[in-house]
Amino acid sequence: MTELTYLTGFGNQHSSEAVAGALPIGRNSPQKAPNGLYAELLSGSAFTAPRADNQRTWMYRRRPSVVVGGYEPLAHALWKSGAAEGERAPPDPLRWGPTPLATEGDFVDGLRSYAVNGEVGITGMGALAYVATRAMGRRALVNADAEMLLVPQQGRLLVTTELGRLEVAPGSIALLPRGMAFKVDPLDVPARGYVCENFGAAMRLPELGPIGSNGLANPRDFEAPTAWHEAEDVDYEIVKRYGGQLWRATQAHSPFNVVAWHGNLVPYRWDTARFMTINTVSFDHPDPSIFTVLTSPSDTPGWANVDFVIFPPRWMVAEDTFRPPWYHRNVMSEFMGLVLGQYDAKPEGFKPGGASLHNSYVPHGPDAEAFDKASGADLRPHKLDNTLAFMFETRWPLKPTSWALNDAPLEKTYADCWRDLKDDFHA
Ligand SMILES: O=C(O)Cc1cc(O)ccc1O
Ligand SMILES: [Fe+2]
Repeated sequence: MTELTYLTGFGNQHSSEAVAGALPIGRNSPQKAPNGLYAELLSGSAFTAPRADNQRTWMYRRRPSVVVGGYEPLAHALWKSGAAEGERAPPDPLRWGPTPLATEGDFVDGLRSYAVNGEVGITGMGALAYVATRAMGRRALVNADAEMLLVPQQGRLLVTTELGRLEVAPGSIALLPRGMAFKVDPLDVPARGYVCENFGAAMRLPELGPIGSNGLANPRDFEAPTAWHEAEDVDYEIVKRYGGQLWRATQAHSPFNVVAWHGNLVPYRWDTARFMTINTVSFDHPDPSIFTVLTSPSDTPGWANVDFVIFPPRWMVAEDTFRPPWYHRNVMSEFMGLVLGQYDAKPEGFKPGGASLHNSYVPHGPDAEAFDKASGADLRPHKLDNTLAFMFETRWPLKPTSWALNDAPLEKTYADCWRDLKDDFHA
């Protein structure tokens, strides 16, 4: 594959053309668009949204996306969206072993929901796993309900979107705007990872407050694709997520037919190694909000619809401090995955490719082994290396799905990891 090129900067007004002159200059909708192309606008926000939140992209394409056959329902057993499609929410901490790689199929076939909340297309999120053993080929997905955040765990992905292509390796993420056609093809098989379906406000970089004007995920490290279009007329199946269910239609041309575009509603890839991590240089374990990469705010300030948080390699230097996370109960719900290595609160039991859910108000914290180790550790500076965990944290309780509770590798004895925390009180 030829080396892909990227445009940098989160939220920028980008422009790109695969054919010189295909992008109209000075107006969006000339009487005749250049090169016989059709102009099409994709709006990700209300027309009148404040400038800072306004997202839209103009595409100049060989055919507009309205040229598509009628949609018919398409069954999908394991992709669930919205609290109503959850099974039940036990008050126990939940943990799953790695999602089995055995299933054959493409990215869409291989999606399965762990836990859901909110209302499809309006608010809340879904946490999913994917396993892909083959390319989507002439099949594209349009999720009109949600923005999608992909966290590859193993296997590089080639993500083709209407605006161009992104190569995304484990350690990096992809952010795909709601309503934009894309396909995900594994470059290594089997590929496995996680997805956050975000029904709320589009993900953005968090405010930095007293951190200042630099740090955490820096805007310039987000990479958008450059215009790319498929050369020929080929049959495509359009798989559409709409109103919480899947639909399919066929068309005699590729949806990846955008020759030029400009705008700020774009897909991104971002490398977690670029995260400028903040941690204490004195004492105490800071709140995990210092590790926020992206946030989808809700209507209540500070209470995210969903935060995407990473636990990257970092130095631990706190003095007179229990360094792993504290024991806690959180009104927010914490869905976690592990891309590689070990997570300090659960060094053995939490496996790469696995997941955990510490739901709203469910007590959790380091397992007994991690507690003993950290309580007696020599507190020299120590590098937590070769590790990448992440969290989708949401203000509403998550409801595990029937797959997660009945068919996924749910650990029946997870809570036993805290059983050996003994009463060591002495007066
Ligand atoms: O529970 C977890 O493992 C996630 C987490 C990490 C941390 O450093 C502080 C709080 C928190 O919920
Ligand atoms: Fe937690």
